[in-house]
Amino acid sequence: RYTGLIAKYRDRLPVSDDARPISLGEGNTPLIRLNNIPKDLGCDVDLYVKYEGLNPTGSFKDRGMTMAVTRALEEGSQAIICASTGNTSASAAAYAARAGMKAFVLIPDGKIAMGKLAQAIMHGAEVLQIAGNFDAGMRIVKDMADHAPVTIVNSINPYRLQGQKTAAFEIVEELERAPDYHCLPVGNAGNITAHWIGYCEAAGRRSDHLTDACSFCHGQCRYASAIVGDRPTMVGYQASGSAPFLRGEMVEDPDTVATAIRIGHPQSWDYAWKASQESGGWFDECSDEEILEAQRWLAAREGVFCEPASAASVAGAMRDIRNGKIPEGSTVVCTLTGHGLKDPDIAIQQSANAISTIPAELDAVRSAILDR
Ligand SMILES: Cc1ncc(COP(=O)(O)O)c(/C=C/C(=O)C(=O)O)c1O
Repeated sequence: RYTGLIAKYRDRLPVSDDARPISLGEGNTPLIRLNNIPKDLGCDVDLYVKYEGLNPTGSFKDRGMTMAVTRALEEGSQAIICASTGNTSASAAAYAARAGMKAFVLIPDGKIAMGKLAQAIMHGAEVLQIAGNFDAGMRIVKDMADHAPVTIVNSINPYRLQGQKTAAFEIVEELERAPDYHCLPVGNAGNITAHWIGYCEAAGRRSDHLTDACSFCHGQCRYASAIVGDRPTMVGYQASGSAPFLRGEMVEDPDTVATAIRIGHPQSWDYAWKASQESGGWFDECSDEEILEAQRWLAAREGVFCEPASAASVAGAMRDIRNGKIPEGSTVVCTLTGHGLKDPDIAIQQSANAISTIPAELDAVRSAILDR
């Protein structure tokens, strides 16, 4: 029986043998091979999506939260805190509830998807809506740690990265090789960093520059004997209105419909650049329109519903496959970081004309169907 990531990868995670894992059965998410979109593109690529929306709270954050909360509990912490664009707060609230701990979450006023807010509220977190954006919240949270007995569970907490690296383990186990390209949406840049750490470990190699990421765990990271010898090219996509990696500097007023990645001051800036450089990768940007089009396409052509930020990975990959930057014959994995149900408002706004209001009569339905 699958009982979560710490149980499965205990020997490859910095967690003590007697730690009681706080788990909701996170991880072990589907790696879905796309059939129709490559045909629509007219390109011969093996294109997969890692559907992280099927984690317990509907995003990849659960991978990191099981580690961060398990460690916080083990260290005697009674409360956790995070700034969040939504998914971190949802996950922190759930895992804190599971652990019997308090969760304080700082969210940007008016810029959080309803599903995520519902989760934080229902799991009993103290929801602090700040008159500012994620970056403002992040600054406050980093100061708070010196003024209150709370553990920060944002991805500056290295145990978050250690938990999130397991997605790379699952991918190489399933493909029996590393993909040629791994594409992700990038906000705070913890996830692209974590994937690179995971791929390095799966290849039996310590990342040349990322060792300090692991030294956070006092070098306790266990390096697996090489499962695969290769590592992917890491490609990060940002929303154009919130793309510090493309601007080469922090962005003061990030804005995008993909509110999950509406982040102008990525906390893992240095690590993400190292992962990109070490892997021979790149960053690129996608417009909100490209992001929403990819979100619709994934749902309508492949049956996979992800939230807007997640679709940036496929929007960017499709463009780079079309323009040949990702060559024919490549094996490509795109991480879909969150479930589409997180942000129902944007989904419904997109497809207002998909709804016909008709009389509750057989004839009306029959003609509606025959008209199609
Ligand atoms: C759906 C979704 N897709 C991509 C990202 C970007 O990952 P990182 O580059 O590791 O930050 C996030 C991040 C969200 C938060 O940072 C938060 O919840 O506070 C996300 O929720």
